[in-house]
Amino acid sequence: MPQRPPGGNILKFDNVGLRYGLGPEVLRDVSFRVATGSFHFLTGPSGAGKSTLLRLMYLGLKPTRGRVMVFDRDVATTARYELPALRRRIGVVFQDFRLLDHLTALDNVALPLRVRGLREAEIRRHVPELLSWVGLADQLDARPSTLSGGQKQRVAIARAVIGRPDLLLADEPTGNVDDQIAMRLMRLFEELNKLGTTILVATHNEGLVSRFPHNPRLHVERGQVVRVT
Ligand SMILES: Nc1ncnc2c1ncn2[C@@H]1O[C@H](COP(=O)(O)OP(=O)(O)OP(=O)(O)O)[C@@H](O)[C@H]1O
Repeated sequence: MPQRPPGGNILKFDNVGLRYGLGPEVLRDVSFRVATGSFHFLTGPSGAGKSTLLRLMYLGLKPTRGRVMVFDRDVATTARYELPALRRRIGVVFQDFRLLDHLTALDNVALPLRVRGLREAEIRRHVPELLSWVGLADQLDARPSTLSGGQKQRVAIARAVIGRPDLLLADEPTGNVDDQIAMRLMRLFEELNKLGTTILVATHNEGLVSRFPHNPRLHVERGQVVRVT
């Protein structure tokens, strides 16, 4: 999978505003850059606008005003038919997991690789290895409805990282797991980051953030973003 050359900015927000329907602006005058290859935390109180920001980043929303650039593409002028190819370069861990209930854990995680046409033998090698790493070796054939919240979260994370995306966006990825598993998941993100993936982890967990003091932080407060480094 081609990686972006280092040195550029994988995300650029310029004076971005966002309102849902006719509601108030939930993001206002948001401007920042995320360097390709970096590992950022996205912090801020509940309702501040973190998930909305992530939605803009994974091309799930277009800004009401201002400009959002993802992979040097202006989100507002990117044609609808071009979106799937761009989205395939982004791994997303949703707060509500969004697993497919009729598929096993293994088949959920295999999905991005199957979409990409990887050989089944490769899939059978990589997917169980990753699921073991996140502590789910004995749940390969389990359906999501039989898994706990923390187990579902780990399946969702495995699905987001399996294809080594250029950009990983994780919304509260350690919200349902204990401290030990949270650190293991952070190590997984760090490994992925070393391989070239740019990472953004949205979290309320200040304890977790303080354990990684070198990672820059984007802090959202009442719809505005301040950079804390
Ligand atoms: N689909 C939507 N329609 C209308 N308003 C929305 C929608 N999604 C979010 N909002 C509003 O936008 C604001 C920001 O919400 P958002 O979910 O981005 O916050 P957050 O920082 O991610 O919160 P949390 O940490 O609780 O997940 C809130 O006032 C919320 O009510």
